[in-house]
Order: sequence, then structure tokens, then C-alpha cells
Amino acid sequence: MSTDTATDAGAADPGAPVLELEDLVMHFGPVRAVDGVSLSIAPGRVTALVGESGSGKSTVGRCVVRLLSPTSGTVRLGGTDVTGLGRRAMRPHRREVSIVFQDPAGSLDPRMLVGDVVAEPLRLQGRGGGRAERERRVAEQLERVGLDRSVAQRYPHELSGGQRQRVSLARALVSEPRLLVADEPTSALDVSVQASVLNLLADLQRDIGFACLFITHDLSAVEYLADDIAVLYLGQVVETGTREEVFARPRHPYTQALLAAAPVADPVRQRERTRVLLGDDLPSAIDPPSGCRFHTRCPLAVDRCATEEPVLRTVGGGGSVACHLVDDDGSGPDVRDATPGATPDATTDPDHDDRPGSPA
Ligand SMILES: Nc1ncnc2c1ncn2[C@@H]1O[C@H](COP(=O)(O)OP(=O)(O)OP(=O)(O)O)[C@@H](O)[C@H]1O
Repeated sequence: MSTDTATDAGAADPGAPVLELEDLVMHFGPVRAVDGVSLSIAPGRVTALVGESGSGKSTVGRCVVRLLSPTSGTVRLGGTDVTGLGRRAMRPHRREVSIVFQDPAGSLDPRMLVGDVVAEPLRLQGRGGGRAERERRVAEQLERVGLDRSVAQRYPHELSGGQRQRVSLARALVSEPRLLVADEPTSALDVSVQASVLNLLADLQRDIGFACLFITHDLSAVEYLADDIAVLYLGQVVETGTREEVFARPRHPYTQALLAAAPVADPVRQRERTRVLLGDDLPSAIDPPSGCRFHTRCPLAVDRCATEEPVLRTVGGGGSVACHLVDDDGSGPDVRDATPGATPDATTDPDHDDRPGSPA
């Protein structure tokens, strides 16, 4: 790891959280995609942002890297508020945070040689020295992500999906960011290569030590990679905690429902399982339900849930939860006990295993 990573990029305090979101709001016209998200990631930690499709995960990620300008709220990188910064003022902070997208085919410029794709962040940041130095760094990056350095002379379309995603990772990490936003980095890939790319991401994270906002709906990947978990429902965080806490003792009925589906690797079957517990699809983000946004699908909802919005509060045993049914000591009901047929039968389910999160 380079020693100059945090010092000359404008990061005020290396001990400060790498990322802090405070009451982040992102509305697209009437669509309330993100509606008051607060979370923080300490240096070197991996926080998984989980939730169904449409819950706002990608929108949060895009606000963090400033591809989107939030409607309101604050984005702080390394203690510095970057929310209102324009293009130029943002430049010194650019190298602190990178993003890898779901679809490497769409995110790599097809007209550029791979070597130029990987070197581009250095060039844009006015770094990387002369041509020879840049080429050296590119070769080093390519090898780091398990590619031959000769790949620098090829075009993205000449590579497989897995190789392209490795190139995306090389590009994202070439500027040695303190934070990587990984937005469903494996879900567009062939199932056969998903595990190897995920392993690579985990190895790089461990070796280099960057913090990561890991956006995913794949709970087995969360278990493998994440230190902490934030659960998003209709644009709001409903539960946070360490991976161990959340998998062993999910507090929010929505988290419990997600975890009931966890041992299933196939996302289609995972959705089916979730549906046993939750019924319909996510309600519209244009007109979210009153009170607790989850009450329309919650098997445990009581009258109060329809009228009074629960606040996200710290509960006993660590973590935080936004649910009226959870006591301050963290105890509360579990939808998995209340809904017969919600959990898979270990004897008939070939995907069943004994990982934490599997409702054995
Ligand atoms: N540019 C946009 N214009 C209008 N609505 C948008 C835009 N981007 C996202 N949305 C809406 O915002 C909500 C959140 O979308 P987002 O993509 O952030 O969710 P997600 O949890 O990442 O889902 P997925 O896993 O499907 O990407 C959705 O209702 C989506 O339709």
C-alpha cells in the first residue's frame, strides 16, 4: 500500500470514518429513491448494503462517488464534507473513492486499450509520472488482479466478462482509494466466474486494506466479505450491525425475511422464498406507505406500525434497528417463527447448508 494515500488528498483526519452519510436524500422527481440514509464506514471495514431490487442501494453508491448530486443531506469522505463540491473542487477527493459497477461491458470504454483504461484515473488526476512509469503501474495492477500484463494491449471486447471485471477492479484501485464502492460487482457475470471475482475482491481488500461499500442482494457474498451490514428498505436504513450480529440475531422483520431466503444461491429462487414471507413486491417509492414503510408487508405489523414512523435506534447487544416491535434490549418477535413454510426444509433442499444465516 502506498504511504501517500491519505495524506495529500485533502483527507483531514486519517482516523476519521472513510465515509459518513448523514440524512442522505435523493429524489428523482416524485421518486423517493433514497430518503434519509445515515451510515458510516471506518477505515478498512467492509459494509454491505443489502435490500431488494429498487430499495435504493445503487442510488446511495452513486451519491457517494458523486455521480449523483444528492437532493439533501451530507456526504463526508475522510471527514471532509464533499456534498456541495463542484467538479474542480472535488478533484483532490476523487482518488479517495472509486466505484466498480455491475456490468463491466457497459462501464469500460470499448475504444480504449485496456492499458489506457487502467491508467486513465492516474492521467485524470495528473499523477502516475511519465509514460514508462504509468505502464509499469498498469502492468503491476493487471498482475495484481490476476491478468497477464499483455492484456494492456487488448480491447475490452476481446476479454471475457470475468476478465473485464478484473480490469474494472484494476482501474478502480490504481489510484489507491481509501474507499471502494462495489455495486453488485459479480451479479452480471457468468455464475461459474462469480466466485473467483468475489475471491479476488476479498483478497485485494485484505491485502490493500481499503474500506468498501459493498452493494449486493447476495447474502452468501455478504457473509463472505462484509464486516458490517446495513439493510435498506424503500430508501431507508432499517437495521445495522456487525455481520455476526445480524446473521445470528436479525432484529428487523424485513432482515429476518431476507435471511430466511439466504441459503439459496439462485436469485430467482431466493426471491420466491422471500415472497413466502413478504408477499408482494416492494411498494412504489413514489408513494411509500405511512408509518413504518414495511408495515404493508410485515407479517407482524400492529396498528401503530401504520401510523407512527419508527426511528433507527441503537439497541442492546449492538447494532441499530427501526421497528416498534423490538425492545430497547434488542429482543422482539421473529417472522420466521410466525410464518409456516417460510424457511427451507433441510432434508429436501439441495442448497441447504450450515452457514450462519441458514435457518437451521
Ligand atoms: N435516474 C433515475 N430516475 C428515476 N428513478 C430512478 C433513477 N434511478 C433510480 N431510480 C428509482 O429509484 C429507486 C431505487 O433504485 P436503485 O437502482 O437505487 O435501487 P437498487 O436497490 O440499487 O436496485 P437494483 O438492485 O435493481 O439496482 C427505484 O424505484 C428506481 O426505479
